[in-house]
Amino acid sequence: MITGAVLAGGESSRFGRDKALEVFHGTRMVDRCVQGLRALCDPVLVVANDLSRLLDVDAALVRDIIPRRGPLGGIYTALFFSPHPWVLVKATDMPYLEPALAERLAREALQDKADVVVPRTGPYYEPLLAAYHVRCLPHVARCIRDDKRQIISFYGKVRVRTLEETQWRPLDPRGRSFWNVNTPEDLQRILLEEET
Ligand SMILES: Nc1nc2c(ncn2[C@@H]2O[C@H](COP(=O)(O)OP(=O)(O)OP(=O)(O)O)[C@@H](O)[C@H]2O)c(=O)[nH]1
Repeated sequence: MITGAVLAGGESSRFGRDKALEVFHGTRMVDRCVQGLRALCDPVLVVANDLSRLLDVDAALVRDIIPRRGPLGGIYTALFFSPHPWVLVKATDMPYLEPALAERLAREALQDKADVVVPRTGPYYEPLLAAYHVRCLPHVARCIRDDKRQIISFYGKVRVRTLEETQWRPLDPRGRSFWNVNTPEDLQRILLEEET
């Protein structure tokens, strides 16, 4: 059993309007994420500060314990409220989730040989689609207290298992699960990429 958590509490300042509510291929980004995680996770939490705009989302809505601390604050809240030790985290601004990749992350996590299971693209971690164990909670809390914003700030303190590119590419050849939307142009680019 693994909890799913959609991080949807960002400011969307570069996008100009709430990314979570942006409709992509007929479905709001937040709903796409919930649907993707639901296949594997129960419960699915949607974590944000202002929940009033998300009332009709078909998931458990959870308010940031410490607001406006970026995605790390959302991960903290998800771990805090998760009924299971492992949480599969996904940012709401990532419109795709390849089921085989999500399954692999969950399977590796439930082997419980690490505290974080995170894909890596070349040298870069993909911390916004990764599994976190509740053991990470005190380390995440310390980063928040020290005003460290980068999710990977606490990775040095816990056991991190990486899913290297050679391992995830066969499951998601184009790496679509990691495409993310920061600006309206990103969304246009993704739509164009889909056609190629
Ligand atoms: N729960 C929660 N999620 C957050 C928070 N800040 C960012 N996120 C989510 O984390 C993911 C990555 O966010 P960013 O793109 O870095 O930031 P953003 O605030 O959404 O966008 P910008 O304002 O343009 O930087 C998105 O899915 C956000 O919704 C927060 O304070 N709480």
